[in-house]
Amino acid sequence: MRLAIVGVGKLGLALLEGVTARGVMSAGEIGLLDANAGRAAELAERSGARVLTPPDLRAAERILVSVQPRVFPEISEWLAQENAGYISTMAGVSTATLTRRLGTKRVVRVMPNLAATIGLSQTAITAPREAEGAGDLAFARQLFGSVGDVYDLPEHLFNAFTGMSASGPAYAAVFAEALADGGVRMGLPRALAHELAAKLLVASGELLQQRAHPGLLKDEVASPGGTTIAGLEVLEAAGVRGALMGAVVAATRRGSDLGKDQE
Ligand SMILES: NC(=O)C1=CN([C@@H]2O[C@H](COP(=O)(O)OP(=O)(O)OC[C@H]3O[C@@H](n4cnc5c(N)ncnc54)[C@H](O)[C@@H]3O)[C@@H](O)[C@H]2O)C=CC1
Ligand SMILES: O=C(O)[C@@H]1CCC=N1
Repeated sequence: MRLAIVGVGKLGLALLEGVTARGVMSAGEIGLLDANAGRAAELAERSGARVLTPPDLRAAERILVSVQPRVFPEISEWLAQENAGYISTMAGVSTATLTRRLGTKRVVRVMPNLAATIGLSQTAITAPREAEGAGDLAFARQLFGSVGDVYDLPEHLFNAFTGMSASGPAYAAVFAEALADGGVRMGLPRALAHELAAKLLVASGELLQQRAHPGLLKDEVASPGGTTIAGLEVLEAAGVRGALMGAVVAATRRGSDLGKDQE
């Protein structure tokens, strides 16, 4: 078995679908292990992967750990296998903790985001030399390359990346929801307001990628004495920029605390 996925939740499933759709691996080479046995069985049935129990992990060349961080200490005893390489998506959990609990330096730490479900993840990746030498880093790069872009990042920046990019879709969702509420407040139908907000974020993302700095787009939209600058004034007075920066700071710190809890 080339890959065992432990924790086939939102991200585990995205990886299963990504690697099989891209032909990186066939479903027959993948095993699934989840505390929710019904979910594992259903996903195995649908994909052609097989359902695993902890003893089956002995046959796994590599193990993707994608459970919530608090679960990791409970399962690390049976997760630890002598000849496997590990890839962890768990927020905050350091390679030092992974190494200590799993008894190997063949650990790769990654931090994707929910856009992995549509092939547009931004995934940070880091690994010690031992994992690189054993081919685990290249393997993980290929795995996460099947669901989006992969960025090499020093480990000391992982929690910042988590607080900004991995949590980012939730910030964007709050922005979209509030914007739609504004539209509804001024009379737009709810369904239309939601559709406009989502498409606006997609189009604005495209526009931002064509510019060297986000401020350029803002300046192009805001006509002198016009409507947009009146709206922007309210955002500035409400401290929206500071609030977004503060959200990234708080999420980064939470990542660090989560990591300490699982040491
Ligand atoms: N959701 C997100 O946007 C992101 C999540 N992450 C990290 O990835 C990890 C997984 O996240 P999600 O997929 O969102 O979580 P999730 O909650 O959707 O999936 C976790 C899965 O683990 C299973 N599980 C729980 N206890 C288990 C056990 N003892 N043995 C085997 N399986 C067990 C659950 O049944 C569930 O299917 C987390 O550690 C999170 O910090 C990282 C980046 C983004
Ligand atoms: O909120 C969380 O803890 C996870 C990690 C980053 C995104 N979701």
